[in-house]
Amino acid sequence: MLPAIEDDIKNGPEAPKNNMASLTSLMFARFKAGKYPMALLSTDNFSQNGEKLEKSVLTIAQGWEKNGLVPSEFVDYLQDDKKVSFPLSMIDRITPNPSETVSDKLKADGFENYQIFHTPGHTNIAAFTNTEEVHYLVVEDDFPNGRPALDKAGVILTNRDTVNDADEMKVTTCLNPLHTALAVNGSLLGFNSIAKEVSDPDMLNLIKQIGYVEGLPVVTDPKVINPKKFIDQLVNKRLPNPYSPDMPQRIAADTSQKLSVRYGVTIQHYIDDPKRDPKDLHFIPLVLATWCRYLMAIDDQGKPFEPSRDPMLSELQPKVADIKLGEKTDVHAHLKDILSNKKIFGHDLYEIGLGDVVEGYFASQISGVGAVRKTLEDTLSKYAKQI
Ligand SMILES: NC(=O)c1ccc[n+]([C@@H]2O[C@H](COP(=O)([O-])OP(=O)(O)OC[C@H]3O[C@@H](n4cnc5c(N)ncnc54)[C@H](O)[C@@H]3O)[C@@H](O)[C@H]2O)c1
Ligand SMILES: O=P(O)(O)OC[C@@H](O)[C@@H](O)[C@H](O)[C@H](O)CO
Repeated sequence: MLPAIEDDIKNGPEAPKNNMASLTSLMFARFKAGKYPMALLSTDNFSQNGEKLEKSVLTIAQGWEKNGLVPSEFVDYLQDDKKVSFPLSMIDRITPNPSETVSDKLKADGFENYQIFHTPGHTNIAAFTNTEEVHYLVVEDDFPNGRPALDKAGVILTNRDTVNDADEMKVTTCLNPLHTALAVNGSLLGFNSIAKEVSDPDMLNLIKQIGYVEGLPVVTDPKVINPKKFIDQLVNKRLPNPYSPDMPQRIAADTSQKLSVRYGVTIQHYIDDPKRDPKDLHFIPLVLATWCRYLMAIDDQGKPFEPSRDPMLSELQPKVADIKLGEKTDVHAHLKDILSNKKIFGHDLYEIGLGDVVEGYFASQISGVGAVRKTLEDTLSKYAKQI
């Protein structure tokens, strides 16, 4: 548990400092006012987001109860699904960090409050948001206190399993894996715009292979959104949008925390299906190798770059720090601890026959300047299917 959370649990509902304790404290006020019903709807971008929110709120409340700071009835209230619900949701709208370009345009048009504030935690905050036209919000219809007519505003209200399928479709197959492929490749190949990156035929082909060829055949159709049409719209309209100021560097943040979700679930489907084998995959292992290459923080031209924030950088970067482009290297010795880490990939990649494949791509990518691009071209010409 983070020390900040331990402090919040020790200090009780009167003096919360962090988000989860603040939310739990507000719920305590609602409990004291009359045990009124409430839905706490998470719109975080990860699977089973409602469950994670519920666990977080309960961890704080149970900690307070243990310390004698709230009555046990408060914990009962939070666990009574007729009173308090934590619906699941799938949320989709590419929303880059507030961009200087947009800020400048707003200023030129005479808007006030066009400024962007940069926090010490490297978050950019502004009074405006730059986002895209397309958006999906799929929400579990479980609101103990009723709800506004969200469906009239385009929200898809449905049952828990359907939200889960829609979420898996988007986060583990049809959008976020393509995003991460663009993030690590783009950072190495010198792109700072997603729209420009997908105008590169190799990059576009790579994400199409991951989406249509490797992911789509194993996705569960949530029915409320058609997965193939969803990818069509993403690759033909959303990613190439020249007005979206999205950057590979934004998406590359916390990649170590995302790989097991964005690729591990698809890999698991290849393990579970007797007609498939993880070794049928070529482009997902290539992206995993590219991420290892990214950890070196040397771009494909041999120049250093600053990787995006990631809680595992300080642990992982030393493992590849002494590799020099073009020099003979024992790749297995460098990568074995990373590729066998189930927390990162959801699997020990050696156990499922992908460790050697990733090592092979990585060896090719460190063979010299320009080798990331060359490995991508070679892999596409060897394995890419016509789409
Ligand atoms: N940006 C998008 O395109 C997009 C789309 C759909 C969903 N989402 C989801 O929306 C949420 C916010 O995304 P964003 O793009 O605004 O990210 P961001 O990085 O701009 O903001 C994240 C915020 O969370 C705070 N934070 C991080 N760790 C925290 C912790 N342990 N406790 C409290 N606060 C913490 C950070 O300080 C920051 O203010 C995420 O869950 C993301 O997955 C984003
Ligand atoms: O928000 P993250 O950091 O989990 O992931 C970065 C992007 O892939 C993500 O924000 C997408 O833009 C979003 O999932 C689109 O709906």
